Amino acid sequence: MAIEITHISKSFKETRALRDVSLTLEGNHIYGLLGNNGAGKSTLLSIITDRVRADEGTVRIDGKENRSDEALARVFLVGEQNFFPEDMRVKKALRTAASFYPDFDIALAERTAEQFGLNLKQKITSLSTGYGSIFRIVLGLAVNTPYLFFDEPVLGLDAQHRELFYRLLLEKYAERPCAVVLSTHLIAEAANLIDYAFIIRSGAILRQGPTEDLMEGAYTVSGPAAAMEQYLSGRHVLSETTLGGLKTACVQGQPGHMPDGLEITGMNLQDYFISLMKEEDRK
Ligand SMILES: Nc1ncnc2c1ncn2[C@@H]1O[C@H](COP(=O)(O)OP(=O)(O)OP(=O)(O)O)[C@@H](O)[C@H]1O
Repeated sequence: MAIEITHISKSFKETRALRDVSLTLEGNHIYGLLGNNGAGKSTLLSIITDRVRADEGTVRIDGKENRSDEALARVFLVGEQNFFPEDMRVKKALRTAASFYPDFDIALAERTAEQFGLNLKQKITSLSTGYGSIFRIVLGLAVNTPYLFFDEPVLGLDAQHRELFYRLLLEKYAERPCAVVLSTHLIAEAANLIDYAFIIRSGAILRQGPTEDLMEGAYTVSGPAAAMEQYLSGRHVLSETTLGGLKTACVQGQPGHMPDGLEITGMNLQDYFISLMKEEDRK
């Protein structure tokens, strides 16, 4: 059971949004799809869920081409678009979704709506930007498809609602594990949830792997600038900053012998991502 994405390319006129992307989503993970603005995240998710057609390549969902109804019933994308008639009320929309997705949990959806303070009687058109996002999140958390995609789900949500979303997603995942793909800019916030990351840049997958493995090969080191210069010579430096006389660098590889006065600190997913992007910018 897997989604197999093979040699997907997509251009919009002159813009090459995706270049020969191949990847597999297999087993229950919370995947992170991480990339800067315009990297191709939304296009990739839209192609997987057949909202946008690729120029080249194939997507197979549990062995079936992603254009079949059977395959599409196994995926759900929480994106910016709303597919319900605009004058429909939230409660009716939840019931409509339940009629399309056999495992949709109406009771959970209503409970989640209440936790977010989403009024079930309100018309979808009259929801604020934030509550529009919350409405789509409520659908996503209750739909129970084997593959669940969130495209920048917390856009427009305040800090409290973002935290609630992350908690509810983890609870949902613990109760009914599935393959979740979380596309986000807010890497620091989502880092604790993500166990496998795809890093996408300019339409191509730059790195992928279990987040622990990605981070294992990199570390942050800081210390007096002169000692750092010496230590870093010949090492694979991803990024460095100097503040006053103190230099901090993200380094790929093994730390080796650490001279006196230099200190290793842990690498986190956001630092790793930013370092990689800086390294690519320099190329
Ligand atoms: N419908 C479209 N028409 C023209 N260009 C498009 C269209 N959709 C996407 N693009 C372009 O394709 C590239 C990839 O866009 P995409 O929205 O997939 O990136 P993204 O990683 O989701 O970005 P962001 O994080 O800013 O939402 C961008 O250069 C974008 O301008």
